[in-house]
Amino acid sequence: MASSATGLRMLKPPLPAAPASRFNSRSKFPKTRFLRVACDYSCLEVRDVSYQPPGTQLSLLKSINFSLREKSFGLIFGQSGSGKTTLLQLLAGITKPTSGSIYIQKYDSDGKPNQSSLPLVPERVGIVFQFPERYFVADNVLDEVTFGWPRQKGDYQLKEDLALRLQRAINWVGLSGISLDKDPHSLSGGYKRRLALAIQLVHIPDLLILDEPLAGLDWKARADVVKLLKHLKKELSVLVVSHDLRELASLVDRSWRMEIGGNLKEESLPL
Ligand SMILES: Nc1ncnc2c1ncn2[C@@H]1O[C@H](COP(=O)(O)OP(=O)(O)OP(=O)(O)O)[C@@H](O)[C@H]1O
Repeated sequence: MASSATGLRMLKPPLPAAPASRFNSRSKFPKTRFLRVACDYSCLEVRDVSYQPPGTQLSLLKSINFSLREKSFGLIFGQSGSGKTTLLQLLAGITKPTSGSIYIQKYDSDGKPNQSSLPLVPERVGIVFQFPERYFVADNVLDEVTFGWPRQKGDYQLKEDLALRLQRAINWVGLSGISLDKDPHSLSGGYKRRLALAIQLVHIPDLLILDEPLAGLDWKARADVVKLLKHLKKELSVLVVSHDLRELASLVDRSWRMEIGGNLKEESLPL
C-alpha cells in the first residue's frame, strides 16, 4: 500500500492507526542522531506498556515489561491472535501505547544507568513485517531501497551520506552481487528478504524488528535468512516474532511468550 501524496509506504496493512513510514521523517536523520556518549552498553526497555485500540474497551496488551540488551537477539512467540504484532507496532511507533513507556537506557559496566533514558523514536527503529516483498513498489532494486529519499537538487552532503549508507546496507545483507537495475520481484525469496532488510538497515536502526522473517520461504532461503540474522545481531539489537522456534533457537539470547489476553512472560523456548 503506498501513499504517493506523502511518499510514505506501509509494509503491512496495519491496525487502524497513524500510517507507518518506511522513510518516516528520515530525510532529517542527520539531525536526529543521538549524541554518542561513552558507556558500556544500552538496553531497549519496555515498561508497563498497555494498549487499547482507540475508541474500544478491548485490552490487547496488559502491562508489558521487558528489556533487550544491544547486540542481542530477542524472540517473542505465542499463539496467533495473542498480540505479538500489536506489540511490534507499538515498538515501531506505528501505534502509541495507551500507557507505559518505551526507551533506550545506557548502563555502566557495573549495571548502573549512566545517563537519563531516551525515548525510542520511530526514526531509530527498522521494522520488516511479514511478507515484505508483497509491498515492493519499485521496478528496480535501487529505487526500492531509496524509495522516499529526498529527490531535490543540492544538499550534496546528505546525498553522499545516503549513498554511503546504501552501499553499506547492500554489502551488509550480501546483495552486492545483484545489479541495482534488477526488478525486485524477479529476485529469489531469500534475496527479497535481504532487500527488505537492506531498506531498513540504511538507517542504522537502534532496534531491528522482524515479524515472521522465515514465513513463506523454502528451506534454503530460510537457512540463508537465519545466517544473515546471526551476522546482524553482532551489530544491532534484533527483536523477532516467530513461530519458527527450532530454526531460530541458536540465535536467541532472550525469549518471551505472549499469552492470549496480551500478557508477556519471559520463558525459554518450548523445544
Ligand atoms: N484495532 C483493533 N481493534 C480490535 N481488535 C484488534 C485490533 N487490532 C488487533 N486486534 C485483535 O487483537 C488480537 C491480536 O492481534 P495480533 O495481530 O497482534 O496477534 P498476533 O499474536 O500477532 O497473531 P499472529 O501470530 O496470527 O500474527 C487479534 O485478536 C486481533 O484481531
